[in-house]
Parts: sequence; structure tokens; C-alpha cells
Amino acid sequence: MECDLVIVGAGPTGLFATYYAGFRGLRVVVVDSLPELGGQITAMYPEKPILDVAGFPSVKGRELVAGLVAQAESAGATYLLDRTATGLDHRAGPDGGVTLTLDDGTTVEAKAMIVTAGIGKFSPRPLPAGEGWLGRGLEFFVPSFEPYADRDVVIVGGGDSAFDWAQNLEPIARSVTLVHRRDAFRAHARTVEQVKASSVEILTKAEVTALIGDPDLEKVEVTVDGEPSLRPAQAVIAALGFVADLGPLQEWGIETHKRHLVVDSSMRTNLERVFAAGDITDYDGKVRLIAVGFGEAATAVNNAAVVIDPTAHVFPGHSSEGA
Ligand SMILES: Cc1cc2nc3c(=O)[nH]c(=O)nc-3n(C[C@H](O)[C@H](O)[C@H](O)COP(=O)(O)OP(=O)(O)OC[C@H]3O[C@@H](n4cnc5c(N)ncnc54)[C@H](O)[C@@H]3O)c2cc1C
Repeated sequence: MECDLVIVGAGPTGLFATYYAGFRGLRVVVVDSLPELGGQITAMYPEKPILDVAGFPSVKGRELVAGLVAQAESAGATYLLDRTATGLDHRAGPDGGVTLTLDDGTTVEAKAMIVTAGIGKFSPRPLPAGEGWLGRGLEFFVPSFEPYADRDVVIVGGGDSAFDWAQNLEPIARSVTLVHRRDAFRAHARTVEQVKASSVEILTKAEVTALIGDPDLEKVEVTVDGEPSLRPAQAVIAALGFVADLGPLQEWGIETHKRHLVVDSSMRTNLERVFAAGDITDYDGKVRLIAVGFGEAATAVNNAAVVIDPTAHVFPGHSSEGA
């Protein structure tokens, strides 16, 4: 696959970079190891209100991601999701570029690259009893609530995602049961109180020990204090958190500092044609926030545009002038 610009990471920074790549008329490919767009926001706090994104006094994580995806639509990007960028062949010189290899064997040839890989590749912590059930009733994400209408849903976990999803699915699902190993919760105390006051059944010191159904999920076995019992369930949401790992990125020859990629003021790394933006970058005074990532994305793409076409200008013009 060939393109002008390949972006590694479809978190908020990568999505905004995608919009800007479109604005610069670049053919863009976006790679992310998650099956959903939105990076940390989608994985860890889709229902939380975010208060420090310019122009939004308060915006839910999920809504911000939806807005970024809609804004990036005009770029006509090719999204390669559920695929991890593993190998980089970087060619220096005037006709240089990058060849990025993904874990499914796909190769992407690009004239320039922007790494917006945040804190690395996320992998959901597995539900031991759920092996082989992904897509047959077991999920790690809740991208939309409608599919859970009139279903019996079991949510596993005691953190913010587990409680946020329990709270949001309670009015939609037939029943919601929250299963947690301990009797203390990491979630925000107010949300815990609200869920406790709702129809959600909370089982503590409890574990989901088996998923049952053929081919799709029909029941789960929940063991409380060593006592197993069956309950109807057509959906199990494992909200056990994620582990992040920079992984192969560190082998690509990009200068790093404390597990971040070192960039200059134009978001260039030490490798020609390779830029970085967002949480992954490091420089003196770096602040890891969504708002900062947006600015860095604009800087990276507009500088990459000149590397791709040396007759282009760094300043893209004002978007309002083309409207
Ligand atoms: C609970 C919580 C609350 C937060 N609240 C706020 C807040 O209120 N305000 C704020 O400004 N910030 C907040 N943040 C921080 C904010 O989420 C991050 O600054 C932001 O997500 C960084 O965006 P990013 O696009 O740079 O990276 P990420 O969101 O981390 O996205 C990086 C993407 O790259 C992908 N990736 C990584 N490596 C590879 C690879 N090799 N191949 C393919 N894909 C790869 C990952 O799967 C991921 O999707 C919060 C963070 C957390 C955890």
C-alpha cells in the first residue's frame, strides 16, 4: 500500500493529524493496534467529561472522539485498525521514505511518517474464563450502547470504565450485573453510589468462572465465595483495564528519552521524514495533554507536507478561507 503520509496511532492526536493531512491534500494511511479509534480516551474514559479541550467547556470522551472522526472524514484516510506497526525501514536521502510493516504482514510505503503512538500499544487485560469468546458475547469495549438493548449484560471490573458502562447500560439493557473480585472499588465514589442506587446488581468477592452457550453466549457462571451459580447473559464486558507497551517502536532507531521520542520544534525526530506528536513526544517543558497533542499534530503535519513536497509552504493557510 502506498501513500504520502502514514500515521501510527489513532488517538486524539493521530485523528487530528489525519484531518490536517486531508487539509494539506495528502493521501493518508492511519494504523492502530486497537479495533476502535480514539486511543486512551476510548480505552480508558469514554464516558468521562473532559474539561480542558479548547472550545468545549465540557465534552464526554466518546463525543470528542466522534467529533474528531467526523472532522477527519474529509481526509478520506485508509484506517488499518487492529494492526500493530512492528517494523520500520527508513531510507534517508532526497527520494527516501519509509516502509512500515504491520503485524499482519501488510506493508505501507509512505513519503513521510508521523508517530502518534501515545503510551504505546494497548492490550486489554484478559478475562481468564473468556478465552475464545471474543466476538461471541465477550467484549472489551463499548463503542455504542444500542446493541445491548434488551440483553442481560455482565460487566467484570471495579474501575471507572466498569461503573461508567454499568450506569449507561442500566436504562437500556434488560439487566446489568457488575462482578468484581474485591469489595472495594477504584471507580469514582459518586458513580459507585449512583450505580449502587440503581437496578444494577453488584456482586463482590465474585468472579466470572465460565461462559456458556453455543455458538453465542447464553449464560455465565459466577462464583461468589467459592459457590458457583449460573445466570443468563448474552453479553460480558471485561473492563479489567489495559496494559500499554511501546514495544517495537523502540527498535526503529528513533532517539528516545525515558520511553518517549525526542523531537525538535517542528516535531521532527532524528530520522529524516519521521515526525512524532502527542503523548509519545519529549522535549524540554513537554506537557502531556490532549490540547498539546492537537497543536503538535498541526505542526507535525504541516512540516511533513514540506518534506513530502519541497515546493509547499509550512503554513497551510487558514481553514476558514476555504469554507
Ligand atoms: C483516565 C485518564 C483521564 C485523562 N483525562 C484527560 C483530560 O481530562 N484532559 C487531557 O488533556 N488529557 C487527559 N488524559 C490524557 C490524554 O488521554 C492523553 O494525553 C491523550 O490520549 C494522548 O493522545 P495521543 O493520541 O497522543 O495518544 P493515545 O491516546 O495514547 O493514542 C495512541 C494510539 O496509538 C496506538 N499505538 C501505539 N503503538 C502502536 C503501534 N506500534 N502500532 C499501532 N498503533 C499503535 C495505541 O493503540 C493508541 O490508540 C487522560 C488520560 C487518562 C488515562
